[in-house]
Amino acid sequence: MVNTNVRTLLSADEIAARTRELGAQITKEYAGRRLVLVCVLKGSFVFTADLMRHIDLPLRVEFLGVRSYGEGTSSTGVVQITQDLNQPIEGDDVLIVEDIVDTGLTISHLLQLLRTRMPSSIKVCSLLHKPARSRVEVPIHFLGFTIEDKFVVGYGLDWAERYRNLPFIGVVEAQ
Ligand SMILES: O=P(O)(O)OC[C@H]1O[C@H](OP(=O)(O)OP(=O)(O)O)[C@H](O)[C@@H]1O
Ligand code: HPA
Repeated sequence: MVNTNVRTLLSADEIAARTRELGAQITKEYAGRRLVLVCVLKGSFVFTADLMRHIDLPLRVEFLGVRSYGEGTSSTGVVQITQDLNQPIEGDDVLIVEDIVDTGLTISHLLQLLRTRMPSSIKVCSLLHKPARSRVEVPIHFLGFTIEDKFVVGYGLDWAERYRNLPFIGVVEAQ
């Protein structure tokens, strides 16, 4: 079988249960507001697709492409926008949806960038947080799981563009 060298850290069932809880929390908090989910490509497309189906509110979804890892397992420190939003977010209640906050450099850059566009509010929802690697303090208002200092793959997260299609989150083991 392919991908047998990936040790499971969070199973598909654990992720689904937590995503359902986060959706309920977001539904409560954003009732009556102008919610716009900003899905940070590529990694967050799987999480966003699942999360949005547990948010029982009218909402918009926008996509923002960002890249700072390239082929390796550590941040280059340079956050490159590969695809900008194609709608204004002025006056909207923006929720940035990330798969992982690792060094925090990506989310910190995005918060700075999107604040200049005058949203009514801006918050962060991340499935994973890896505090051991943090280089900048960033607020995470809705968090799925805190994880150990390991490079993880699956459920949208890649290593050199591989493993995004795994239904769980795991750690690649040396063979
Ligand atoms: O907190 P940080 O250290 O900045 O890391 C987090 C970011 O890194 C990953 O994106 P990546 O640059 O790998 O692009 P990808 O989502 O297209 O894989 C991930 O999807 C986050 O956006
Ligand atoms: O642990 C990780 N895995 C995949 N992509 C990432 N981007 C930041 N950290 C990670």
